[in-house]
Amino acid sequence: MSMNGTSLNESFKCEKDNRVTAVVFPCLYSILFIVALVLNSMAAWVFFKIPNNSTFVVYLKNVVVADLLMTLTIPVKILSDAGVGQLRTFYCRYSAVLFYITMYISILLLGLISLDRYLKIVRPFGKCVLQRVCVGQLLCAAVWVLMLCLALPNVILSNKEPRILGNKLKCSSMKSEAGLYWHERFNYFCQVVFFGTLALMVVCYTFISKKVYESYKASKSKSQAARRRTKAKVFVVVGVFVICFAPFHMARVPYTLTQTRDLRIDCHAKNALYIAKETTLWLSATNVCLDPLIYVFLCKVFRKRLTNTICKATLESPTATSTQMQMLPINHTSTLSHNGVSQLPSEHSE
Ligand SMILES: Nc1ncnc2c1ncn2[C@@H]1O[C@H](COP(=O)(O)OP(=O)(O)O)[C@@H](O)[C@H]1O
Repeated sequence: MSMNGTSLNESFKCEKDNRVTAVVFPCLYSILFIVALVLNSMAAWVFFKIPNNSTFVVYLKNVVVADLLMTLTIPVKILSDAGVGQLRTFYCRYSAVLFYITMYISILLLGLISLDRYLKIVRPFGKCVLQRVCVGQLLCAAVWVLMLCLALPNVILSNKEPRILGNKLKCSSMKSEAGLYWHERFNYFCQVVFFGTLALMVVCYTFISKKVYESYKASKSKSQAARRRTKAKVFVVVGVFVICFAPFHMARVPYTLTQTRDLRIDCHAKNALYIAKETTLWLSATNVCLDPLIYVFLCKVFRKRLTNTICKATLESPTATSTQMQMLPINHTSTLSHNGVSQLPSEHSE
């Protein structure tokens, strides 16, 4: 049952418990913001120097852009959670929507990355249409346009006079009946996006790890360490995905129902769901710091560029002593020989 006037009032009597969210989350998000800004600015700087010569690079560049945008929404969340000024209205209407959009764009791109890695192993010479750079760019554009268009009603339909309850505004209180309807349905759609992408990843990485295992058996490699390292790399994407996003998607549906329906549950339970949603949302946001791990672990071009940039910066530094300069080529060679190991198809680096 959707909310009518009486049940809305009943629901609004239950004030949000902000003791945790107003103190703990601004601190947690502040740490996240600083780390994410540093890592993603560095990633963007390195990626700008890499040409779009594969779909993998195109997808990773789009992940960096989505992560940087999400990072920029974090200060608004921090200030809004801490109860600063009128920011809560701006947060509910624009900033939170952008935060969620970029999160689901990252999710879809991580799915496309898995599919791309799978195709790289099945068709190493890029004969499939999905492996063309222009198709990758089109797919990315489609992901951005789809998410932006579908989330637009969340902005437009948050058009009611905001009602402050206790010391915090509930974003759902700004929504009209149609706004609540769209908010709930769009959240179901996002659940499908998440679980669909997870299923795609499990299929792709099961196949990839099978291939990796077979290729090691065929080459009769004795190196247990290399095998373990490769397996670990293969599962970085799935690991990051599940740890960051799964808890939020468990908590989101019950919480959304407390926003849009007149559930007969007590205020204490509603507050518990709110805390669960906020905690797991923070965990999802940590993805902006973990994505750079994917670039370093899986993208050979990125790793090379990063090493070159660091080496160049060290060489150009006025404090670099002649001893350091003599040592650099040796370190650099060792990095390159490490990358040489990455030539194995099993490590599916590009
Ligand atoms: N998956 C989503 N995609 C886009 N916008 C969303 C999504 N989920 C929620 N929103 C929007 O973000 C804003 C904040 O939502 P929510 O986090 O549920 O509110 P609250 O902070 O009061 O718990 C709302 O305008 C809502 O419609």
